[in-house]
Amino acid sequence: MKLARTVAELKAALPREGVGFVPTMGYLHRGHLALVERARRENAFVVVSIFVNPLQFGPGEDYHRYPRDLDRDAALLEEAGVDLLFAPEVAEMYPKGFATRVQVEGPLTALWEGEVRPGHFQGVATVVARLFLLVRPERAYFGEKDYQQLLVIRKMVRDLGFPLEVVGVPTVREEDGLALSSRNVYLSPETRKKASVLYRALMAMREVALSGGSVAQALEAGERVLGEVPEFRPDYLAIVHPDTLLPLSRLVPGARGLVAGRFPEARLIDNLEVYP
Ligand SMILES: Nc1ncnc2c1ncn2[C@@H]1O[C@H](COP(=O)(O)OP(=O)(O)OP(=O)(O)O)[C@@H](O)[C@H]1O
Ligand SMILES: CC(C)(CO)[C@@H](O)C(=O)[O-]
Ligand code: BAL
Repeated sequence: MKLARTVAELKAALPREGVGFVPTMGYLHRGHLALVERARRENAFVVVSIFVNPLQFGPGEDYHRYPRDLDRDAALLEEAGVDLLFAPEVAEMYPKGFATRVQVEGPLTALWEGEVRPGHFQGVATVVARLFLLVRPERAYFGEKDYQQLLVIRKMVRDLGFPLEVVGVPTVREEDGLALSSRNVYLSPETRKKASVLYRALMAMREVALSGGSVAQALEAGERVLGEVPEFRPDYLAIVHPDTLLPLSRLVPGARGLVAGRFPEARLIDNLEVYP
């Protein structure tokens, strides 16, 4: 595996075609590796980026303490058969005077994560657009764990005509259902035991929906589960249309449950198809 720390090194190491790309913020886990495995199956050459993107963090958020371990990540990616790791410094991605932002407008970025983290999706769209132009992949891989992010990227790619396919990869979970996330390392052992509450709330909504219940009944069931863990302060629990993310009043195929909120040590998000 080659390591590129600069745009020039990246350009020198890229093949002309056949690139599959997995953008990440590092501190890798099995969720990231599922994206890498899928990319390896479908592409001749796999590029992974590791870049903790300051543009997508708000003022009070965890940019500075976000977990970082490039040596460990590089070893994992080497073992996973990745061809090229791009790990730039901030000044390389955003040289002095960099002033451009990419903004996907509308409910897709205004709702849910966009409401709790103003500016977040502009930061994500800006860095991903810049990475796409540098790496020029044929396919790019994103986790369904960040379902809203996946839809925002799909929309940006369609609107701007990036010549690539966006591939969504199912969420990898711990045995108790907790979605793998780099931020899980923030959790104390006590909180870790309770953190599956997001998944359990989504599953409760799914059970009600599958047995003929209404959206309101499914939401009640989810809220009841969340209520059992007072340490978890929900930002939102919703059942939404899988393409628009608008709240549903009646279930439609593919309806998606979304949940996010804070434990004392960390903010977690999750989602699940609640009505196939
Ligand atoms: N459990 C998971 N299953 C599948 N994909 C995942 C999972 N966790 C993260 N990903 C995907 O990996 C890519 C990189 O994500 P990122 O580096 O932010 O990791 P993360 O674990 O989501 O970190 P964070 O704690 O910041 O949410 C994204 O496309 C993300 O959706
Ligand atoms: C897509 C991404 C790498 C952009 O910084 C990030 O939002 C992430 O890791 O999900
Ligand atoms: N995985 C999503 C990136 C973020 O929370 O900033």
